[in-house]
Amino acid sequence: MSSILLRSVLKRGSASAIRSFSSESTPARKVAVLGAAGGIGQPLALLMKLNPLVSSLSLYDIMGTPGVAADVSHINTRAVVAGFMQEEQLGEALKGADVVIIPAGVPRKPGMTRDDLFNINAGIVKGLCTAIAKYCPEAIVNMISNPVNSTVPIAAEVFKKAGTYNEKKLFGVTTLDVVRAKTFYAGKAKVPVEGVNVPVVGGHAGITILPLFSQATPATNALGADDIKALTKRTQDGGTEVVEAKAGKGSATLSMAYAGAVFADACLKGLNGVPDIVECSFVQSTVISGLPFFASKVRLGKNGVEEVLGLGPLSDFEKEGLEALKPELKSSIEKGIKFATES
Ligand SMILES: NC(=O)C1=CN([C@@H]2O[C@H](COP(=O)(O)OP(=O)(O)OC[C@H]3O[C@@H](n4cnc5c(N)ncnc54)[C@H](O)[C@@H]3O)[C@@H](O)[C@H]2O)C=CC1
Ligand SMILES: O=C([O-])CC(=O)C(=O)O
Repeated sequence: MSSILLRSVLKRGSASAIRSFSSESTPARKVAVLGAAGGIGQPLALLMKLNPLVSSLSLYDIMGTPGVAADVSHINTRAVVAGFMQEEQLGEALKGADVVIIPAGVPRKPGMTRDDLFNINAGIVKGLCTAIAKYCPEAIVNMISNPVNSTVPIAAEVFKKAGTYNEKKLFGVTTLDVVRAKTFYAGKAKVPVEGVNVPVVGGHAGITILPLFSQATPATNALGADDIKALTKRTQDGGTEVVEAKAGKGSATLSMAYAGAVFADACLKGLNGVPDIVECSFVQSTVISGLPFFASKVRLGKNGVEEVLGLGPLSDFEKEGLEALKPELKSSIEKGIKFATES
């Protein structure tokens, strides 16, 4: 609050003026995390508790949430924390949520693809989205559960069936791909990582992850075609790199919690009317014909998606990558839609 404004509020001496000012500057926002006791859920709960934009933090899981909620609730930050466990408490966990983050579901083990998680996670996501449609149909949904290329279309179909679908409010979280692309680019180009930006488009599995290093900033001419090829492959295989290093103990959790917190923060800022909030995300899209969902840069605002941005100029290598990803992404999207409409 500027000192002039503060003085004028105090001069009016009105408690309601002070209340209305503070509620305008940091509105009350409820964030719910579904799968909050898991490998991603726990550090994500911690990071959301540290976010001053959150006033109420609702932690839901089928098991283990009381302990996580009690633990996180002792941190002396704004958000009031509540833990919910088992399906009968899901409605209470969701009621009034502005943003729902979903990292519920099984992670990969070495040798598996994200699509191998479909059989278990599709049903989990369907159940949770059915509850979202019932208890907080207006909420922004951040889908982390894999395979994102299919779970986002599943969520869309569930919401359509319930009559609550708003394409501006459904996001597949692909921020970890951007986080990785930035880190790997900064390392190779030997530039400070804090200032690096790299858009990542397409989807969130293997070759459907398409980093656009030709648009990376700061630009560099230190990297040749082979470097770009290697950076692209490392970004596409980033998840597998972690799965293999964890050797059977799951997939990325800490970097994912960071990425999930970055994306949720962007959604909250958008809701609060902060201008020029742009992140890559897997959303309903018309950017590529034949692909009803696609990750690209998205401008976030008070209603969720304000604008899905185009791809910008691509290098020949990126154009090839874009052509190569289309069949896999199309079939993953269709698989999700088929599951949700037929089950
Ligand atoms: N979008 C992305 O970039 C990334 C996505 N993931 C995905 O996130 C998901 C979670 O991964 P982790 O946290 O490592 O797994 P985890 O197994 O450690 O945690 C999952 C949590 O979900 C809970 N859960 C299961 N069914 C549930 C239900 N019906 N309702 C509420 N909670 C339920 C479990 O009890 C568990 O606590 C996986 O599908 C993984 O593939 C992981 C990393 C990156
Ligand atoms: O690779 C996985 O299974 C988890 C994930 O989506 C990632 O780390 O990008």
